[in-house]
Formats: sequence, structure tokens, C-alpha cells
Amino acid sequence: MRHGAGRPAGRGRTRVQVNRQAHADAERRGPAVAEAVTDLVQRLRADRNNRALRLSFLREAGDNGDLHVARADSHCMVLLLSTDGGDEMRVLAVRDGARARDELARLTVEINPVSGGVEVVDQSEVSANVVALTERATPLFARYGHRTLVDLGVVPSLLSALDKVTTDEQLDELLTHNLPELTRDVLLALRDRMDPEDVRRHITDQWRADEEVNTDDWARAAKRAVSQAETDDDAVLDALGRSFDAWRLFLHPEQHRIASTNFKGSAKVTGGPGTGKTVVALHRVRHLVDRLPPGHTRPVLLTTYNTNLALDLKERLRQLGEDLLRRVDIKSVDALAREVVQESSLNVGLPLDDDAAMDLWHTVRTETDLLQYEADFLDAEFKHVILAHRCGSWDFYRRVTRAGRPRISTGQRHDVWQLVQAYRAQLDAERRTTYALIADQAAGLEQHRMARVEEQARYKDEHGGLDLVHREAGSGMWLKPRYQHIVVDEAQDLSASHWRMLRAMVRKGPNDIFLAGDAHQRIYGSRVVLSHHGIEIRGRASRRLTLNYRTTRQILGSANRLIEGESFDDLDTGSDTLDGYRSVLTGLAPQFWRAPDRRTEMRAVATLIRERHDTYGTLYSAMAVAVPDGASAQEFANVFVSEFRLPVVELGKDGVRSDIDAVRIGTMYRFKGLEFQRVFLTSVGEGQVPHQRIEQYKLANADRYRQEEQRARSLVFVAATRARDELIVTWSGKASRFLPPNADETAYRSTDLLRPDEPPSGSSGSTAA
Ligand SMILES: Nc1ncnc2c1ncn2[C@@H]1O[C@H](COP(=O)(O)OP(=O)(O)OP(=O)(O)O)[C@@H](O)[C@H]1O
Repeated sequence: MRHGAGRPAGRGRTRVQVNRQAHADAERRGPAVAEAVTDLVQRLRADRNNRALRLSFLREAGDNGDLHVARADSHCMVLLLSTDGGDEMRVLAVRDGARARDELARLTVEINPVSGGVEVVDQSEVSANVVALTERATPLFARYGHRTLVDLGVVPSLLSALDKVTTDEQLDELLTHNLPELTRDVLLALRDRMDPEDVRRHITDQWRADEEVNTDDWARAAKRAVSQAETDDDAVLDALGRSFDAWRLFLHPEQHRIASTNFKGSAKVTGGPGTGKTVVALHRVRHLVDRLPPGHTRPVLLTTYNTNLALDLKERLRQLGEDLLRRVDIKSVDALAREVVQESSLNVGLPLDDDAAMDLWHTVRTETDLLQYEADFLDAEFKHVILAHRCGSWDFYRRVTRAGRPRISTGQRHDVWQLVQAYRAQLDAERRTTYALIADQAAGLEQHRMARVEEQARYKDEHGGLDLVHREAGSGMWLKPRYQHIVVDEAQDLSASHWRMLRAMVRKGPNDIFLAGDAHQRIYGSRVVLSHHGIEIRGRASRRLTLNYRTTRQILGSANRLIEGESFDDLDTGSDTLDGYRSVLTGLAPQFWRAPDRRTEMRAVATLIRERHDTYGTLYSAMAVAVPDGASAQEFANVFVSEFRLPVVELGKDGVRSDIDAVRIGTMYRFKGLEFQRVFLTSVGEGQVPHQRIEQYKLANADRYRQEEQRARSLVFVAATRARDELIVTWSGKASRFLPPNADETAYRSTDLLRPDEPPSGSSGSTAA
């Protein structure tokens, strides 16, 4: 008799993992079931011979794996795959109720020939719900053939059910079941008419096992990453017992690969909004920390664009393991630069905030009577040309290549140079500085420091490891690079000075800099070519994610249209696209509401918010209102509070405390990197988005016009893709040209919503716009 035909033998410690589908099963059945499964896993690990578990042999899965069932509590049972003589166990499925055992017994369990993962299909559930709907029509996937479907990753045991699926509704029904992720993703992509070759490239290849898959080797299959939770057992248990985010446990195979690859130098992950770039960055941090020798220092830096994003990163990293925080420095790139400068003997003064820095440009252009140059143009020219290229003299600036910037004549350059000199003189006189200048100074200081580090290392090499105390008599210091590894999120918005500083904070070598970003979401910075700053991320060191985990397909469809036709860079000399970008989540179509005037728009938004709170139970804190500028934020807040008594809180520079149950209101800029259940994208009227001031460039400066419009599109794109379940777009007057051409005709009328004698109506429907 084989080892498996009975209770798994042996007394060795049992490794128990919960696979993705079992995890989803437990989650769907609620906290009590999740807790029972947690408890079962713990008891199994402690002693798999524990009789209370009623562990019983069900059948052989194949040559080297057996299926067992076990009881988690009086209602709930699990299906287990046992391999390696019972030392390895995987929970594959969870069922509850009187028929739990029968339901588990009839599940089809197989090894996916593409991914090599262990997958489960509930044939009777599928046939009860899908086959019953069969009509006399051509099956939806008939044109592909079984061979193609299996080659693309569809689980083979689903094929006969798929042959009977003839409508989108039937497919939707099928997909409500807990199907393997790869199958689900492939079917949705094919239904969306993605070409099978593209499906292979964007989906199947990402799941493909690194080795040839033997569909009878259960011991091997059970150990593959796609069959396992990412965290070690304790974390899995901990997570299963509480409410949790799946990303802590299961990465998509491509996310896993990127987070755990050892790169020869720097590496980059790009991908549209919600594809898990931040998640990968966090797992990357864990991968790097896990490989550090023991110690008390913080040799890993995790940085991002601003303070509220840094706070968010810290919170999310904490969820991956409290211990990580002891080895990782987490701060915004400007806070880091400021620390570097403060540490030096440079006396630079207090930084102006962004608005004050802009006001200073206004002052300087008025004083110099060069009013034809706008403050934001001057600010960008200063940051993205003069500081980026370290133009120390007029002669240098006169000749510098201004790639990607609107064209200007030499005479205009001369004016700009004069304005910049006046701006700097004014700052000096007031003993103030700006964040851009601080970053520039920090970059210089760090480059100098790194040069000394390298020099000391060379000296040490040449002199057989002699201590440098004598040589560095002035400082008496033995310098080390600041960090061993740097991980950067929201990389698209960092400036050239930031990159120069970061490059100089870590020695060139394996896994030195890892960055996550998306040029489609660039709203602050200007294009930076990383290789010009010594960061090589071309070829195999650049990876792209394409599956969105945040936003429904319906919302994504509308958001993608915002940036269609624009071209975007890859943070280096190449270009990036959103090819293959998709979501497997489904939900409501975005809603469009137009109003005759601004006040009606604001009142309609308040009404919709109240309705979602009162009728659907959505927390106020899960809803956010995006506006184009600070003044609109104030206006909306006033109406919400004074007329509707809605609790509101402004999304400021440092974010919002998550425990305050109030509607978030903020400019679209503030939405970067965040997510909300319901997003109200307001004021999207012509003249407001994009702002009418850009029209002046249409004829006078076509380059500038194009750039401003692209940035405005990216801004709306960022705000729209923050929505998880629902996106509501509102405007007053005429719809923005960024919205679909028929938006004004097809949108709901806000006035209908506000009729005093009727309750709000139609607000949970959707339009075709
Ligand atoms: N493998 C995964 N499993 C489950 N959820 C995931 C996974 N990866 C990401 N998510 C979820 O998807 C959402 C988006 O992830 P994340 O914030 O990392 O995306 P992003 O690419 O950084 O987005 P953006 O560019 O819009 O800031 C989050 O809610 C995250 O928890």
C-alpha cells in the first residue's frame, strides 16, 4: 500500500499552506469559517495525527500526492493535498454545511500544464449554473479550439462546460465561481477580443512555469510559488484569522518574479494604475531585508514622491512585517534631501512651500517687467532645465539641450536666465530656499560624499586594508555608502536632482536601485532619462505589470480613453504603452452627471454621497471628491457642510487620518497613489479641465500646449483610476473635451436629482457615455 492510502504517516513537522482558491473560499464564507480554517491549520501543523481533525483519505491525486478531507469545526471541512509522506500539506478548498464532505469529494483537482500550479474546479457548481442556461447558439469560445485554450492556460477540466457557454451573461455567471486566476484572466481577455497571441504574451507567459510541467508530479506542483501563499506559515495564519489584504499573501507570478529576482544592477517595474507596483516595491523591500546580514542599521531606503505617500508606504510595509521597519528607512525624497543638507554645514534657510515658491516667480516677473513669462513656465524651466542640467552659467544654459521642453529663442533664454538670477537673489536676501534647490544641493553633497567613499575604498585596496584614520585626518571618518539598496515608488515624478542624489547614496552593484513608476501618471515632474544619471534599467532590468487589481473593467475602459493617442516615455530613452492593461474585476459603468451651473453640480454630488451612505451603507471615509484646484475644494466643502451637514475632511499634503469617517475632498494632485471605494471626479467641464489658460498657447506655442494638455489628461487619468467600485464624473456647463463626445447628451441631469418634491432617483444606474 502506498503511503497515502490512509492517514499521512510520520511524525515530522508538517508544513501547511493555504492555496489561493481555498483562501478565496474561506473569505467568501465569512470570518467564522476563516477562523475555523486558521485553527485547523495550526492544529495540523502541531500534530497531524490529532484525531479531532478527522483527517481521512479521499483518493489519490496521482502518483505522489493524495487528497484528504479534514474537519475544521462542526460546519466546515477542507480538502487537503498531501505530498512528501504528509510532511507537506496544502489546503485546496473549503466548504461548509451538511453536504460539505460530498461537495469537497466531487471537486476536480489538477495541475495546470502552463503554470504548474494546483487548481480546483467545482464541476457540479459550474454545470448547475452554466449549462442550465444553454441556448442554441455558437459557443463563445468555439473559434479558439480546446488546444489553444489549454495552451493559453485555461484549466483543462473546464473545457466541456465552456463548450456550452454561448453568451456573455453565461460567462459572467461562470466567472462568479471560484475559478483559477489564470483561467479567469484568459477567458476575460479573449471575450474582450484580445488576440490569442497577445493573451499569450501578456497573460500566459507571465504564469508559465520556469521548467517543463509534469502534470502528474504533485510533490513538485505543491511547492511551486503559484500554489502557495507568499508569507511563512505564521503570517498566513495570522492573516487568515483576521480581515486582510490578499496582496500580503499571494502575488501574481509576474509580481513575484519581479520582487524576488536578483538583478545585476538597477531594475524598474512599470505598469498602469493599480497593477500592484507599490505592492511589488514592498515585497521587494522584504526580499532585500531577508537577505541582509543581522544588524541594527537601516541599510535599505524606501522612498517616494511626497510625505503622505511615504506614510502610506510605512503602513503597508508594517503589514508585511513589523520587523521590516527596523531595517528600512522610509521617507519622502524631499525629506531625505533636506536631512542631507541639514547635516552639512550649508546654511540654506527654510524652504518655501510650492505655492510660496510660485508667488515668488510672480513677484520677480513683475519686478523685472518680463510679464510674458508665466510663473509655472519659469518654475518648470528652472527645475527641469537649469537645475536638471546643472547650468552654472549663462553660457552653459545658452547651449544646453532642452529636450522635451517647449521651444524658445536665444533671446527668450536670456530673459529666463535673468529672471532666474533675480529669483535666486530674492531667496538669498530673504534667507529662504526651495525644495528644488535643496534637492540640487543634496545631490551635490552626496556625489561628493560618494567620491570620497570610492577614494577611500581604492586607498584601502591599494594599502591592504589599512585604516584611514590617518589619511582622513581632517574628518577622521571612515565613510560608507549611505545605503545598500534603494527602492523608489512613484518614480515618474522624481526630478533629475533627486535621481542624482539617490544614485550617489548607493554603490553601483547588484540590486542597488529598484524603482516603480508609470509615465502615464506623471503629474509633477518632467521626463528624466535615467541612464543619463547612471541608472541603467534597460532590457531585462525593465519589467511591466498589466493586470489591474484595483479598478473594475468598466471604470478602466473610461479612464483609458482619457490618454488614448498620447505617447509616454519609459523613464529612459524609450517609450511605454499600456498594451495588455486590463482588469478582471467587474462592476458598475461610470456615471456621468451634468449640471447647468456650479452650485447645482455641488448639491448633486452631495446628494449622491448622502444616498450612497444612507442607502448602501458606504462609509463617508470610503468616498472622495476630486476637484481641479484648492478654491474648488473649499467651495465644495462649504456646500457639503452648510447645506447637507456632511462630514468632510481635506486631503492635504500629509494625507488624512484613516480613522476619521468623513468624505475626502482634495485636488486631483492629492489623489496620487491613493484609492477609494467611490470617487467623484468633479468640475470636469470645458474650461476647467484642462484649464482654459492653456488655450493661449494653442497658436503661440504648440509644444507647450501639447505638454499642458497631456499633463492635464494624466491628472484626470490618475484621479479616475483611484476608484475601486464606482466612478462618478460631474460637470457644469459643457462637458470637457476629455470626456466622450456624446457626454452632454447621454449624461444624467443633476437637476432631476434635486427636484424638491421627489426623492433622489436614477443615481445607481449607469449610462453609455
Ligand atoms: N497580487 C495581488 N493580489 C491582490 N490584490 C493586489 C495584488 N496586487 C495589488 N493588489 C491590490 O491592488 C491595488 C493596487 O495596488 P498598488 O497600489 O500596489 O498599485 P500601483 O500599481 O502602485 O497603483 P498606482 O500606480 O495607481 O499607484 C491595491 O489595493 C493592492 O492591495
